[in-house]
Amino acid sequence: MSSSADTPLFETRRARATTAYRALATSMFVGICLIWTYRATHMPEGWIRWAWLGMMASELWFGMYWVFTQASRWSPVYRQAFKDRLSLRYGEDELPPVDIYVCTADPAIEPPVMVINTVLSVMCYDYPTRKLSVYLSDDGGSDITYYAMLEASEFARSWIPYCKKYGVEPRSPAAFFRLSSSSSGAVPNDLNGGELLAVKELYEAMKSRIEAAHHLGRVPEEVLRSKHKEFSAWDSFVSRHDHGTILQILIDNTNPKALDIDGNVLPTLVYLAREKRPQHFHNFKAGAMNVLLRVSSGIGNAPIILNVDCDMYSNNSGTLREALCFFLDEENGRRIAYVQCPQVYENVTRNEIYASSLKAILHVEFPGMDGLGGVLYIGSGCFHRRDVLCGKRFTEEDRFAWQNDGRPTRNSIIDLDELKKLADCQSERNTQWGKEMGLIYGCPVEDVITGLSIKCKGWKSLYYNPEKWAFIGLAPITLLQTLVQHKRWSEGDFQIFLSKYCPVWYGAGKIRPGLIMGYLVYLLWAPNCLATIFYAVIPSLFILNGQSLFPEVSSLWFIPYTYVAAAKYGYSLVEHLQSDGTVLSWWNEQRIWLYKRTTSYLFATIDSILMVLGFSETAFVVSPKVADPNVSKRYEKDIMEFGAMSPMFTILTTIALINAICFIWAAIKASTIGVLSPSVAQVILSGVLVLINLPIYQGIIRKDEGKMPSSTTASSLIWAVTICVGFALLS
Ligand SMILES: O=c1ccn([C@@H]2O[C@H](COP(=O)(O)OP(=O)(O)O[C@H]3O[C@H](CO)[C@@H](O)[C@H](O)[C@H]3O)[C@@H](O)[C@H]2O)c(=O)[nH]1
Ligand SMILES: [Mn+2]
Repeated sequence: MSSSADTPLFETRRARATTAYRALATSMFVGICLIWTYRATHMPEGWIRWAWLGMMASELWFGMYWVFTQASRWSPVYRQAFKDRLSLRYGEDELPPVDIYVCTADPAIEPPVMVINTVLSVMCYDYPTRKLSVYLSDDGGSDITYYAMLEASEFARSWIPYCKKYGVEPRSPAAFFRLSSSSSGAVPNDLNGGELLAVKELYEAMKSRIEAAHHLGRVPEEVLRSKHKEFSAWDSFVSRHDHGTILQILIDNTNPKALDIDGNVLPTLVYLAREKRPQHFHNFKAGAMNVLLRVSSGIGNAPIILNVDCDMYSNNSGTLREALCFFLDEENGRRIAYVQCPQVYENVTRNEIYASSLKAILHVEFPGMDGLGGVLYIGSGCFHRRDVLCGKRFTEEDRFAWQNDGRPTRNSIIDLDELKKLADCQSERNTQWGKEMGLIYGCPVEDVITGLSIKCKGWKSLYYNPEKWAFIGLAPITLLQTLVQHKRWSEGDFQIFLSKYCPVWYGAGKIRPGLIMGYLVYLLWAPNCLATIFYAVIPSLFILNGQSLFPEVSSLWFIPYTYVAAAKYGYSLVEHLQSDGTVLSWWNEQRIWLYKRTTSYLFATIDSILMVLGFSETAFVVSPKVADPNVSKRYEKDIMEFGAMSPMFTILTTIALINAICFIWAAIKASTIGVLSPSVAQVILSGVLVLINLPIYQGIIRKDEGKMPSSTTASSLIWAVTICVGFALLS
């Protein structure tokens, strides 16, 4: 072993050239203060006053919110891991065991073939296989998914040695075969044609067997007969909401017979469907993770845990060793509770019509949060220290010393019946699980709330964004899916703000003020809806009665408005382009922010308040990972998908139509009197809103299945006209 001081296992680079940014931000803040001053000193008399106060409140909100977004732009850090140094310092025998959890919930929208591809990809990590255990938590309790796992455990015997022999990347068979058959040249050629063909045939045959079973909804007869004992676990199965615990060890790597075709040890592979009863609330993914934490403590009991969602396969077999560099670094690793990797998506188009990549967050804000003491825990793609996840507080003496931590290691015989009890509905009765232990319950973003509470116990977390993506998953591919997902996220975040975990009180004195501000950016996503809806509707409506809500172009007060808007959007464009975006994807992102703010966030705010008042319960709508071929085709052409009826679409269309009416009115007036009235800023604002809403107007006149439903158009039109006429008459 070499000395640790001169060869750290990871390095941290602080971003340079922030002075220019700081100057820009300071000047913007001055501009914002001037806007606030203008509103306060130019209060009009009469009826228009309420609108003026609303504008003032909105601008106060936007300004405050902008200030929060500055914390994570102040001093971002970037991390680099040195896995070669790790190998020099730790022999293969000295590396810690690792438990990997894969979560799935519904075979209909999370197809078993996709699930096992993710499972196979993490079984193939470049890591001693006798130290790896992979667990699938199946909240769908599906025998088809179990059957797919059986097939995967057999296929793994050929796939793992093939990957290791030829250095295959990525190690999700589906992703690899897709790349190797495309002409992109992303896959090296020295893969031995014959062997490649053979393993590909094995995969294709397995895939068609699983898909056939999936379509039939039935496990093949011959499998049922030969594996009768295993499938008898489904005998008492009533529905996926009502069944006992099913725990099966498909591969036990302490069993001398668990070998691949070359005679190497295989990683342990476990299937788990926790008990579900209709009368027992199961706490969604948080519940699944906590069951996994308990059950795995009797199997791999590894001190390091990785969790991925069933669609997020490992894209780099080296990531595991890289992540360990952070935990095992003697100098700087001991305070680290978790290492979060970004979530990137395989199915995004170049111009990203739904802006799924959240580029500014992953490339700018998360490195910034890391610099402030800890990135958010955002679920999939996160490595944890088991003891921290189980509730351990940080103490100055803390060391990551897994060899001598005194935990019992497993004797080779697993008592399945004992372990199964840990997955029963009653297993958490009168315990701290979901409160002080494991992932925290009661919040639709179990990850964010848990990560925050971990940091308030003295730990740090770290953001690892390697050049080669660590994990790749699937993003929603319709507008409604996107809006529903963001409703869940923003609702969960806002509930944290309203709960006892609100970082302003709960984090005070425990985490840095900058980190609290960084958190507020996300926790306050939802209430953004109020100011945004006001700004997107009221100034436009005032075009109709000719009253101005902004300073005139000739006034000096016009300058701060122009400056702040230009600097804000100019800078966000630069940030986006630097994060590998295009001008069009930036424009699309602005649109999606508007849509989320006027719909997802509105419903999230309402539901969160109802929840606090005790009128509604936490829900978790799982994002679909499969799509109708026609929907996919439109998605690939960047055509916005409406199709379904939803109150969210009614709101979007109503706002789009109000702005169209007001803008047309302004245009007619301008052509008769020759000036933009009542104020240039107001007409520009509604013009920009019309431009950004183009896909909605197209959706109204399109003819394909993904068009805006006619009934939505009709009701929105009635709303828009009523609001416009009503407003013009009343004022
Ligand atoms: O009752 C449930 C519901 C969901 N899941 C799993 O949780 C994961 C996340 O669900 P998904 O619908 O894909 O949500 P996303 O919004 O895409 O997920 C992001 O946001 C979630 C919090 O809202 C985190 O849990 C995820 O890790 C993070 O990737 C999936 O693997 C599901 O199978 C369960 O295991 N049990
Ligand atoms: Mn997902």
